Order: sequence, then structure tokens, then C-alpha cells
Amino acid sequence: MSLDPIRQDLIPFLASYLPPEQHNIENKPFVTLTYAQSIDARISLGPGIRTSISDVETKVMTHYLRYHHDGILIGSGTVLADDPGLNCKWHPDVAESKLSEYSPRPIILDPSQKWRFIGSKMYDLFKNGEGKSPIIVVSEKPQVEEEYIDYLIIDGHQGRIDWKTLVDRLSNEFGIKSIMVEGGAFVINELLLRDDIVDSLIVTVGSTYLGEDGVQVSPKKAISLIDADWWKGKKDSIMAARLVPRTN
Ligand SMILES: NC(=O)c1ccc[n+]([C@@H]2O[C@H](COP(=O)([O-])OP(=O)(O)OC[C@H]3O[C@@H](n4cnc5c(N)ncnc54)[C@H](O)[C@@H]3O)[C@@H](O)[C@H]2O)c1
Ligand SMILES: Nc1nc(=O)c(N)c(NC[C@H](O)[C@H](O)[C@H](O)COP(=O)(O)O)[nH]1
Repeated sequence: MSLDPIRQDLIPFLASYLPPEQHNIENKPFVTLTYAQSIDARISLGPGIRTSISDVETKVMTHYLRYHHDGILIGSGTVLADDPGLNCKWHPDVAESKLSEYSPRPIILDPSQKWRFIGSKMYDLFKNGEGKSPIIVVSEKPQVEEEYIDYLIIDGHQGRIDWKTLVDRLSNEFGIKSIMVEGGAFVINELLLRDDIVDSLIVTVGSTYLGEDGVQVSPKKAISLIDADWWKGKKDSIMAARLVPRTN
């Protein structure tokens, strides 16, 4: 896949929402929550349907963001539906190259171990030197471990892994200081309520409706945003913001 060059005004627009270069290693990792939605707040046409929302201008932003993070996290629903590559296909200086070195480490939340690395797009990219091997977050030690993978075992409460434990362990055990969360809906809806975990929110809004059967993003409670700013492209807009810290 070849990407269009990044629009130059996107770079200053995103600057204050990216992980700071001097991120204090004592702090929890910097977490950016990012996804693309339709006007009717859908992120895909239906469960398990890979749906393209971003236009070429905003697609390249995803890779620009990947370049700026150590890790890229998705839920099992997304890895099973989309078979994503999760590598970085953008570099400021190198247009076409093996970009494994600049790619974030994929982190897959798969507590019940439904996904297999071998046979996936991620595996092909890794074997080809174009992407990194994933860390799989599981709730118990797998009976059969796949080659090249790191397993992070976290025993969650009723199958739910605690986000604070997860980001702290990714930092302490894997040196991951910045994480880009790409979805899907379950993960996004949980994290929209976690101002203690999420540092930046970057949402692409595509000029399309996906309809009521689509997978919806809508947190359980109303939330407010601060520092909201908008960038306007040819077909999409991007909102960057931060979550309002809770007082209780
Ligand atoms: N437009 C976009 O930006 C975008 C991005 C990502 C995914 N998608 C779409 O979203 C859909 C998938 O969304 P979804 O909601 O089904 O899946 P998801 O990717 O949010 O994965 C949900 C699963 O992740 C695991 N998980 C999540 N949080 C957990 C926690 N705290 N503890 C333990 N396990 C946890 C569980 O196994 C859960 O069932 C697909 O159709 C995909 O194409 C769209
Ligand atoms: N920004 C964005 N715009 C979209 O229109 C869309 N569908 C996604 N979806 C995010 C989801 O996680 C995808 O699975 C990966 O973006 C695919 O990643 P690859 O290109 O295979 O590396 N993200």
C-alpha cells in the first residue's frame, strides 16, 4: 500500500496531542485513544466487518501516529475482524523502506486466546521485516505457546483486565512508554471513561453514515472534553481533545 504525503498542516495540529519527547519514565505510559467514526458514531458496518472510513488524507495520519508511539493496542474483536497489519508505513525521511524499526509493538487484548499469530497479516509483515511481533495479553498461561510472541498474563476480574495494571506492566516489563489504542468499540467505550489512563483523544470523522446495524461508539455515561480542536480535510475532519479529569 502506498500512502499519500501527509498534509503539512496536520503536523502542527497534532503536535500538542502526541507523546512528549521527554516523557518522564517514572510516569505511566502516555496513552492516545484514536479511531475513525461515521457521522452516526459507527466505526464499522457491523460486528466483524472491516470498514474503511478514513480518506487518503487521514489514513496517512494513522501511520504518522504509529510512528510516534512505542505500542499499538487493539481488542480481540478487532484483530479477529480486520486481520490488521499494525505496522508503520510512514516515515518523515524514508518514503519506501522496511519500516519495522519505526513500527510500534502490537499489543493484542485476547484474554481467552481466540486469535492466532501464524497465518495473520501481522505474521507476514513480521517475517518480512516490515513489522514487529505482538505482545498478547491473556488471562492464563497458554497451553501451546506460539513462536516469536510475548505473552503478558494478567488475571482479570470476571474476565476484565484492569487498565492501570496493564499499562504499568507494559511499561515495566516491555519498556513501552507510549501506547496508541486503535479500538475497537468495546475498548474505546471503556477507555472514554478512563481519564486516568487516556492522555489524548484523536477522532477522525468521515463524511458518511454507516446505519443502525453499525458498531457504535458511545460510552456508558456522558463525558466532557477539554482542549478540543478541529482539523478539516477534503472529506474528513479530525477532532483532537483530552478527557476532563473526574473529580470523584
Ligand atoms: N473505525 C475504526 O477506527 C475501528 C477501529 C478498530 C476496530 N474497528 C471495528 O470495530 C469492530 C470490533 O469492535 P469490538 O467492540 O467487537 O471489539 P474490540 O476490538 O473492542 O475487542 C473486544 C474484546 O477485547 C477484549 N477486551 C477488551 N477490553 C478488555 C479488558 N479490559 N479486559 C479483558 N479483555 C478485554 C475482550 O476479548 C473483548 O471481547 C470491528 O468491526 C472493527 O472493524 C473500527
Ligand atoms: N483510522 C482508521 N480509519 C478507518 O477507516 C478504519 N477502518 C480504522 N480501523 C482501525 C483498525 O484497527 C484497523 O484494523 C487497522 O487500522 C488496520 O491496520 P492495517 O492498515 O492493516 O495496518 N482506522
